[in-house]
Amino acid sequence: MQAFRKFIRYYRPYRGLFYFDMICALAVCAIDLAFPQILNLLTKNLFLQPAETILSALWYIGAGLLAMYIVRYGCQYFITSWGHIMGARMESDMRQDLFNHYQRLSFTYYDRNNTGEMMSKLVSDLFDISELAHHGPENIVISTLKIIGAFTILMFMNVPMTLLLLAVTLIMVVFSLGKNRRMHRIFMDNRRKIAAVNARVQDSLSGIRVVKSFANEEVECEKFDDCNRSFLDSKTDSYKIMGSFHAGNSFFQGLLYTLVLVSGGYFIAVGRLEPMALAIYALYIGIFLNPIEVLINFTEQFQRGYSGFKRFMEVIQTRPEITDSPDAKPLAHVEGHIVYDHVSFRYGNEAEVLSDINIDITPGKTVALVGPSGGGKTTLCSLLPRFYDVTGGAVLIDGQDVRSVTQQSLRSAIGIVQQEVYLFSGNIRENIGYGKPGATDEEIVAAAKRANIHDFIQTLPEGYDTFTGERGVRLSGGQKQRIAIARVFLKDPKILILDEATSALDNESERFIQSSLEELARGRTTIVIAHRLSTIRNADEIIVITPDGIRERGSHAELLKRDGLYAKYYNMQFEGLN
Ligand SMILES: Nc1ncnc2c1ncn2[C@@H]1O[C@H](COP(=O)(O)OP(=O)(O)OP(=O)(O)O)[C@@H](O)[C@H]1O
Repeated sequence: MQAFRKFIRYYRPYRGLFYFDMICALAVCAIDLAFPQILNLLTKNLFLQPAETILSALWYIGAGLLAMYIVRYGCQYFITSWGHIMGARMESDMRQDLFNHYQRLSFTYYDRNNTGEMMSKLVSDLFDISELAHHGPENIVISTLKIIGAFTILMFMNVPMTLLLLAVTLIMVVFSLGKNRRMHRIFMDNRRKIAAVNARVQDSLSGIRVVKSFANEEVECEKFDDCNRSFLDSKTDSYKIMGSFHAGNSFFQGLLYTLVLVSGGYFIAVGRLEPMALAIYALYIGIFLNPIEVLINFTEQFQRGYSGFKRFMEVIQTRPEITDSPDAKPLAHVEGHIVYDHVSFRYGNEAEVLSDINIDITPGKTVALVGPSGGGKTTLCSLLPRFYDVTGGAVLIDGQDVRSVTQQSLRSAIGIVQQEVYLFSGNIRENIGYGKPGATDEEIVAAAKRANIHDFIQTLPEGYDTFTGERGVRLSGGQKQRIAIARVFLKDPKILILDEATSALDNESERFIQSSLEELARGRTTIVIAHRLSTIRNADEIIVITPDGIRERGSHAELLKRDGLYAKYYNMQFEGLN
């Protein structure tokens, strides 16, 4: 019921359109019901008059009917065009709400959900909802009115024949609903199977480099063949059921007309029915049966649209886990003093990843995190911009708990350079400018120069207008890194997180980028996660994190002297280089 109320809310901005659509639908319904009655009246009255009277009246009748059908044309045009436009506008509102909500949801939601599914909610589910929004009220109201109207008229014309008609119609409805339920099941199966085909294509094409490197093209083709065949089987089943549904319905309609003809013939023979009345009766049977068929088909549309809406509501009602507290204040005049105060953290109900971590970084200093894979270095960094909230203790910036300040101001104060750089579809200027909305061209070029990428951009035929992203120019890992660094230069935050920023690069690119990063880190509080220990020798403090917690901490020289885990890692890498 709550979902239904929420659904109705989307009609509100288009109330005018909705009411007018309903009026038009009512007009169409009235005109359709009126025609056989007009015919009835004419045959019973006018057409029995002398030829002259008929001929002089025909002009008026023709003009009246034409006017009626012009009105019907206008109404039908409005229903088909503006009714659909109303549905499309509601769909667009829902899509915008859903997209806005996706933007607000926290990392935990994205950890648990699949991008493909989220996309399908934005596209196919919402299309089903819009179809329901437009056709639903119209189908229910108009079809119900037509059924009641036609049935009443039929009853007035001949009660026993209409009761017989009703009995056969009920059997037909039971038959159709049964088939419809099976069709629904098979359509759901079709959807699952086509989703599997899509997933296979996406998986195989996204991983095409891996497929080719293992020469596994045949294996991929076989896997695709399996799901492609399975989809074909499912479609074959659905067409068989559709065949029996439509053929069955046509048979029942044929049966109805046969019964009406036979019983009508009987009533004519015994003098209880005029031959012309039987013809008009047959016309009303069409008007009576058509909305029944519409309603039966509508059950399928309703199920699809309503389940789509429920899925939509599930997302809309998911509250972001990370929200601003009601009295959150902006983090202003950031100095960059970072404190991890007895911090503990676990993902969901899993085992604790971090426990009782204490770190104090004075403004402008650099702390390096090192340690084995899975030790929790990335997790520790994610707690600073509140990608996740601590489960124990607190993270403080300039003495303020990060949970007590607005996320917008908090994240504006922090710049992150990650190993995996994501470039949006757009040109290089826009990708660097992402760091500071509204940045001037001069600022963008200055940032690119400081990130050592300006000269390279100048060598591209289209310079800063070169398109990047999936269908754009292919940039090397190092070039992408430098664009990411330029973004952060432009953002100019007081705090910096460098997450394994140079570990995927060769020595030459690394040295090049290292100098940009050192320049970037100047005057900013910096946390670096590094696998190449040579790059963090100058860090003010090096912290060795293992799954058991902080094992060692101190300067490079102190840790080497201690001859513990850090010294072991360092010597291993040093030997590796020689
Ligand atoms: N989103 C997540 N949901 C659940 N568990 C996670 C998630 N991210 C990381 N983990 C787990 O938390 C632990 C710490 O991971 P984290 O990525 O912080 O380690 P790391 O030291 O940065 O590792 P690496 O050096 O390999 O990047 C690991 O056991 C990992 O499996």
